[in-house]
Amino acid sequence: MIVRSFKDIEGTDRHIKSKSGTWESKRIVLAKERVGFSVHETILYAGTETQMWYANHIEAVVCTRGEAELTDRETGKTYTITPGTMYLLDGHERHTLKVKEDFHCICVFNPPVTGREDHDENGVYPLLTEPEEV
Ligand SMILES: CC(=O)NCC[C@H](N)C(=O)O
Repeated sequence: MIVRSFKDIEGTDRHIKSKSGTWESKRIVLAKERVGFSVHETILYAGTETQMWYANHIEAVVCTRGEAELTDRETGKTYTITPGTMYLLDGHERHTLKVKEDFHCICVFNPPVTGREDHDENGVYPLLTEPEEV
């Protein structure tokens, strides 16, 4: 069993700030835990816009605080995401988050991220894995 708090991982290599400067994320469960998913607490900053495309991952995002406008760039549909609302990228949709108020969310990725990914110019994370233990 693993017990850990988001407070414990602040400032460690589980806590990353994006190159884009639009978000930060604390990864409380990562690929190295070898459970098939990762769990993150992410904050996207008010006034920013982030384009993403998880071509290699499925992501569920549960908003816990703040507000953002989510655009599904496959359909052009927009959604207002506020606390208690979840979006699930079950079709690897290209999407954009335009943040009205600092947007706090819990994200689950399958396959899990290793912690070494950052979005490329298309908003994609590469598919990285942890080396097999010997
Ligand atoms: C909502 C979202 O996908 N934000 C980007 C960061 C991601 N949650 C991560 O922690 O890598």
